[in-house]
Amino acid sequence: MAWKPSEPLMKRISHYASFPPTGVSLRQMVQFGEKPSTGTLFRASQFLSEELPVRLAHRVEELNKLPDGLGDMSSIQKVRDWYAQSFEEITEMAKPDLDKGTRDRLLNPPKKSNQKLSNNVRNPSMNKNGDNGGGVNSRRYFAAIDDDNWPPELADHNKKFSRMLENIKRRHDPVVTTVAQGINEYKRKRQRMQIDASIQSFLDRFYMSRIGIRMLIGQHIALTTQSNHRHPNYVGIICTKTNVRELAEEAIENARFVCEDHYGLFDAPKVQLFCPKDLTFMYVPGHLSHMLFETLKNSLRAVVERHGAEKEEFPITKVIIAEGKEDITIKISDEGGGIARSAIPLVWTYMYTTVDATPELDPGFNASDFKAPMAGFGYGLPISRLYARYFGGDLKLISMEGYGTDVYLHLNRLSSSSEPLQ
Ligand SMILES: Nc1ncnc2c1ncn2[C@@H]1O[C@H](COP(=O)(O)OP(=O)(O)OP(=O)(O)O)[C@@H](O)[C@H]1O
Repeated sequence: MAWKPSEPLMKRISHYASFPPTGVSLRQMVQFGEKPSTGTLFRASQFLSEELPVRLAHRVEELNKLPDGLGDMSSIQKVRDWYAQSFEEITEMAKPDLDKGTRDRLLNPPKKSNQKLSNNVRNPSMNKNGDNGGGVNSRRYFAAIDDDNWPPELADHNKKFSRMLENIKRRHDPVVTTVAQGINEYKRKRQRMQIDASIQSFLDRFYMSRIGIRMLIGQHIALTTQSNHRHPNYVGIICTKTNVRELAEEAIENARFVCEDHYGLFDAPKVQLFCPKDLTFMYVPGHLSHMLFETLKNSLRAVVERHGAEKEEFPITKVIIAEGKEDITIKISDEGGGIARSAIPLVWTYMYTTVDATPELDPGFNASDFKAPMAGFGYGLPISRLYARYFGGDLKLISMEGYGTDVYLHLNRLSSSSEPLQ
């Protein structure tokens, strides 16, 4: 029998959903995790044991109030139950029994080791009225406590907490695919070709929130497991010296490989990379790889389909990377024939694709994410744009129908903007 939330649990969820989430910036995550002592990790777990339930509760509430019967789809209910179950696990985890001295040290760490975190700025992707959660609230996200010699209960609790988060993260792996199934189910039942604006904005909010939740969870697990053997340039999953050229080269290679495989080509269309030497900045390499791979795959597909798979030579796609004070911008220019102006708004909608046969998502489909071979779900662009916006960047697309497309990936290098939360 699948797990179902009880009445009292749903009441508790409603209560938590009345609190706003707290946005954290990339910079703060790095300051927090620079020297994760047992005390620091414990305080991080205290922060997360409040913050994650708040974020999960908002999603449960929203999944319960979806328009036009979307919430009745069985896949959507399944996802809602995962969120509620994870909420329950975190809020019901037993707290360690600590002596007064330890409690005092955790509450009032010595001044020198309890540095204040830098302030957040509003994330540019938030609308004017949106609460970016970066104000007074963010003080709850404390800085590190350097000193050591903590009682063993603390380290034990940290391990248990991190293991619980690993379980939760695994439970939520299939969320994107399962929600996509729910949308498919809905489109079939309601005989809709496209989703309307309210569902589109729900999906944007929902997936953006998922990126944030997974960022906090992934960061905490990595900090806990890395505390003994830390890679010099890494704080959790954040790389303080993300090498843009290396990631771009890797993404080009992967996209070309997938393209050769898909179209049975001996040699995929070439990609030329222009990137300043030794360009590094603070970012999550996994996010950047994802965005680069998705956009490059789109360009290669467009080039092959425009010029024909039987061609021996294709026009070269250019990747140009520029370093500004505020942004690092990556432009991907292809000669794949572009997109009609009327179709531009559609490329940002979920489930829009010009692939004829969208790969079937059968009910047992359990992949952790869309590791789509070439294309077909219509999630590549909208999800990549959320990743870009999550840390204050953006993804834009300008096309010349009949010639090609330029995709601009702006990455904010100031790293002080708060997560865009709603
Ligand atoms: N560089 C491009 N040139 C021409 N058309 C493009 C380009 N990039 C995207 N498109 C169009 O936008 C559509 C949506 O792209 P998107 O990346 O969101 O989904 P997809 O590639 O179809 O599927 P997937 O979810 O596997 O990425 C594509 O199907 C294609 O028609």
